[in-house]
Order: sequence, then structure tokens, then C-alpha cells
Amino acid sequence: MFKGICRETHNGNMVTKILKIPKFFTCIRNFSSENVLVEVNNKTNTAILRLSRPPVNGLNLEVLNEFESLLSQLEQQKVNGVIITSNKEGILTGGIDIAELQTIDQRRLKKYWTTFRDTFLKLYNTPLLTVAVINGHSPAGGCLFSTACDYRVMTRNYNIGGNETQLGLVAPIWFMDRVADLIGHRQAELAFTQGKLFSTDEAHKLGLIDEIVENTAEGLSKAQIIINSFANVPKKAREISKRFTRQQFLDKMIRDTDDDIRHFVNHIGSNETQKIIEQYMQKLKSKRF
Ligand SMILES: CCCC/C=C/CC(=O)SCCNC(=O)CCNC(=O)[C@H](O)C(C)(C)COP(=O)(O)OP(=O)(O)OC[C@H]1O[C@@H](n2cnc3c(N)ncnc32)[C@H](O)[C@@H]1OP(=O)(O)O
Repeated sequence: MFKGICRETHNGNMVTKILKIPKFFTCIRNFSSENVLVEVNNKTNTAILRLSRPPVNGLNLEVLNEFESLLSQLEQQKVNGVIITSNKEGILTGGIDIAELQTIDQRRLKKYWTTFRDTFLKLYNTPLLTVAVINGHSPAGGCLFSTACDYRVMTRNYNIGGNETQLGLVAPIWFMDRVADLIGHRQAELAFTQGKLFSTDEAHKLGLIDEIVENTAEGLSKAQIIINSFANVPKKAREISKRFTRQQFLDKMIRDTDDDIRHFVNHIGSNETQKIIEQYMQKLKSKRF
């Protein structure tokens, strides 16, 4: 028997169940949560983590908490790599669930933004090898989370980038810094001042993504090839090298924590921004772009 962990919500409370999985199933072990499906292949010891929250995998508080907790479990299991993708081809994630931004409750905004940051930091800082298979649109928060991974492959004909400025919002400075790390300061400056969403081809030319694939299946096999290519690299040396190359960004982001949270709460919690968000939601619902 194998042991799997299943997390479910009952009457609003998260409950963790230990599942016994019969031996004939041990090629794959699943321990999905409500909004994130996890599948670990016992042969390759690689995990696929699929966002699964209809309609657009919006990043609400629950998704973020589940994602962070599942990543911790995969760290404990010492998997060889984690592939992050969407259960729904066409949309990696629509970014932040805008309902989370429709409040002026400062405590709630602070809690949300702290969780959002912590989840990003968990992914950015994990010693595990991480590959994003971007199999659909990936605006704003979706783009940000993929930049935390070690490698990005993306299917054709979708959009990725930080569109916050187009909505009348201001993206966090650490999102801008991270994108600048990948595409250079000048291109990041142009992208964020315009709130630009890039096509797959444009993102590839700029270096925002590493490779283009035709579909999710090809993306998953490409991701496995990338993970396999590290098989002969001494693990400890790889982990320390990853930490060293990411240390400067990390130090800055952590040093600026209070300013960043204060900015978020003041910016989103203002009546002016609330009006902008409300108008954007109406546009989204009526598809008037
Ligand atoms: C310091 C300040 C930081 C501020 C940072 C912000 C970061 C963010 O992430 S803000 C969110 C930015 N995201 C977007 O602008 C994405 C908006 N969505 C889309 O562009 C499209 O929905 C899509 C490309 C993701 C998918 O298109 P598709 O045609 O397949 O689906 P739709 O019919 O547009 O959407 C279905 C359904 O979902 C609702 N919805 C879409 N995105 C969001 C969202 N981010 N939050 C909440 N709800 C969303 C959309 O209104 C539809 O709802 P109805 O079916 O009820 O009409």
C-alpha cells in the first residue's frame, strides 16, 4: 500500500485525509487538493501540478494556500522535478481572482497579498527543479508565477505578460524586476508602461519563455526532457547555484516586504482603484475589450 494525502473542504474547513492507494496503482501517486491536481510518476519521480479551478484558474486565497502546501509536500518527498501547468488547455491562469481585489477591508487585503507573495517566494526559492508548461493564456499573476520557475515552455497562439497597467492598476515592483531579469530592463520598461501582453512568438524572441511547443502533451514531454537533463548534475551543487543566482532578487524582495504590502493595501483599498476594478469586471463579463 502507498500513502497519499487528499485535502478537502468541509463546511469551509480544510481537512487532510491520508489515503491508502493499492499497489497496482503505484506507477502514479496522486494527492490532489480541491483546486490543484498533483500526479507523481513513480518511475521518473517527477510531479505534475495542474491548476484546476474553473472557469479560469483564478488565483484566490485557497488556490494559493493549496499550491504552497503541495509544493512543501513535494519538497519533503524529494521529487526530481515539478511541472506546473493547467488542467484546462487554453488558460494557464487568468491571474489574481479579481474578486479578491474587490474589498477595502485592509486586513483581508493584507492577508491576501502576504499569501500571494509567500506563494511566489515558495516557488521562486524551492530547491526543486521547476518547469512551467504554459498551455494557455497567462496574463498578470499567471505570467508572474511562471517567471518563478527554472524553465518555461509555452504552446502557440496564446498571450503572456503583465497587463496591469492596461487595467489602471500598477504591477508590483518585484514582478517588474523579475521580468527585467528575463527580458532586460529596457524591454521590461516598455512592457510594463504599456501593460503589454506578448504572443507566444514575441515572448520567445524576448526570452520571457524558453521554448515553444505545439500542445500540452509536447510541453509535458519537453519538460520531462529538461528535468532529465539535470540527472547527472550533482544535486547539492545545482541547488546552491540556484540559490546563489536568485539571492539578490530574493534579498531585495524580502527587504521591501513592508513597503510592498503597504503599497498594495493603499493602492487596491482606495475608492478610486475600487471603481476601476468594478469597471474592469463589468467589461470582462460583457467581453467589451
Ligand atoms: C500592487 C497591485 C497588484 C495588482 C496585480 C494584479 C495582478 C493580476 O493578476 S490582476 C488580474 C489580471 N487578469 C486579467 O486581466 C485576465 C482577465 N481575463 C481574461 O483576459 C480572460 O478571461 C482569459 C484570457 C483569462 C480567458 O478568456 P476566456 O474567453 O476563455 O474566458 P472569459 O469568458 O473571458 O472568462 C470566463 C469567466 O471568468 C471570469 N474571469 C476571467 N478572468 C478573471 C479573473 N482574473 N478574476 C475573476 N474572474 C475572471 C470572466 O469574467 C468570466 O466570468 P462569467 O462567466 O461570469 O462572465
